[in-house]
Amino acid sequence: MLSTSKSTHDFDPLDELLKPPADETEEDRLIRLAQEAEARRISLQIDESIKAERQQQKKKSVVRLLLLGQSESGKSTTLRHFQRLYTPSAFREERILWRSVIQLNIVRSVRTILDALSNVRLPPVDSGGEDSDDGSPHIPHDLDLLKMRLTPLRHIEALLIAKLIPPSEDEAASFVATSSVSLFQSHRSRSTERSSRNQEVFVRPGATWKGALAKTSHSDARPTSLEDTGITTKDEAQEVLRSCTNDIISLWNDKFVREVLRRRKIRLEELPGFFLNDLGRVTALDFIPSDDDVLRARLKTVGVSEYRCEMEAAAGREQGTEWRIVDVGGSRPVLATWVPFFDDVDAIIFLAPISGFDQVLAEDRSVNRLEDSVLLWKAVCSNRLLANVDLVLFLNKCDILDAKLTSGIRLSRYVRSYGDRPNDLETASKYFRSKFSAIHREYSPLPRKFYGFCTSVTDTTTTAGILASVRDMVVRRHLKQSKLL
Ligand SMILES: Nc1nc2c(ncn2[C@@H]2O[C@H](COP(=O)(O)OP(=O)(O)OP(=O)(O)O)[C@@H](O)[C@H]2O)c(=O)[nH]1
Ligand SMILES: [Mg+2]
Repeated sequence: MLSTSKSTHDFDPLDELLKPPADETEEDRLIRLAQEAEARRISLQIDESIKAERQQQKKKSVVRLLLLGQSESGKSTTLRHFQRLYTPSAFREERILWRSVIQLNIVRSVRTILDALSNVRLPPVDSGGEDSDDGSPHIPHDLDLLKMRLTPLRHIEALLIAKLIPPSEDEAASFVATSSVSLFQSHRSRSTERSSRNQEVFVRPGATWKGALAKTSHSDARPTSLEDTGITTKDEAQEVLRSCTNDIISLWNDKFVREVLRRRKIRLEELPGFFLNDLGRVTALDFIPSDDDVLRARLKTVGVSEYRCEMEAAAGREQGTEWRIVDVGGSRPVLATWVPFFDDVDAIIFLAPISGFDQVLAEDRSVNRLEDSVLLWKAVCSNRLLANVDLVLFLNKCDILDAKLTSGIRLSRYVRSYGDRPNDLETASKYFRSKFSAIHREYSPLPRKFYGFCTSVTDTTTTAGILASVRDMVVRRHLKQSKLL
């Protein structure tokens, strides 16, 4: 027998409920269809807006921060601080890679001393410098011997440069070759003859050089993480440095050398990448750089690159927020290089190394460093593209400023308007803060709040607190602009 009813499988109670009434008129049918179409439209609209909101949320969790300032102002050091605080395990893993940079910094410090000793034209000093027949002083004999024993450092220097700058960095070489000081070329072609003080090893910011080093680290059977501490390395540079340690210490502590440096106004301790007071520790074969060592190491940045970090769990409540921090090499001419990065930026940290009041730029020795920072600050404050961007000012290298003032260097000799104010850190930093704040007020196209900090970004403790304030400020403002707060 044939059944006319639906099987239980086919029965859908919802269909039953939604199906049009059996006696539906044509007019009712049209109204019903119109209502159903409208309901579908609204549902689609809701889906779309949920999707858009999700995308917006994704976009909102990216914070863009730009680091600006002249060369050696501390931009890359500040970036390393961010890495240390917010991606601590990645930072720890990479510490060993900085050992080569520290080795090169030591070699460079020795070269600075040896360069200062060459062509010494000084009256005899207590430690034994004697006039030769032609009236120019002799370098004491023991120093001459020391110099000879330190010859292997030349080989180490070349080795380290080759290690830090892989051949693929030719592009960086051509960039520098066109700039006012041809650093790279001078390494390659005239490295042994020229004064080393202006010659710096540079890298593009970001991971390229670390990648290259990590590879050589493996092939050298060197440790790449802290878990491997305590091993004896096959690191040639470290071994040579170890064997030269006592000679370098003798050179650095030599009274004649100190006198030459003093007369030449070379304050080696205040130059970037100074490790001569830590030689026993940093040349140990199982040396792994500490956080402080990484922050003190000097590696010049050329070009511009974006560093991305996602807050790790240990970093606290902003876990998952992506920070994009742009580190810009600070060699002149800089402003034109910076402008493309002004778009879409949430905040700028501008570093002005106020200890540079008595120094000139390495790349243009006719320009005073402080004056250069002030001009750059004016340009950044008055830039219309940045009218709505928060500017955070770091009056950096306060520790060096303090050391200079304490040693008797008078600020008013270099900054006339400082007048007869007390020659101490507190007064000087207040003075600079008010000057930079006045420029900010006067030159900003629209009124905005001034955030100014006196910093020593190589100091982990104080900088951590300052960066936490900056981070909170940036995130708060970012969320406010995204209307999440
Ligand atoms: N004593 C001291 N040294 C600092 C301070 N800030 C940075 N330095 C050191 O100065 C050197 C230069 O700092 P970097 O962070 O490399 O400077 P930068 O602005 O990135 O320079 P470029 O890459 O040339 O643009 C490094 O050796 C730092 O360790 C500071 O506040 N005090
Ligand atoms: Mg840098």
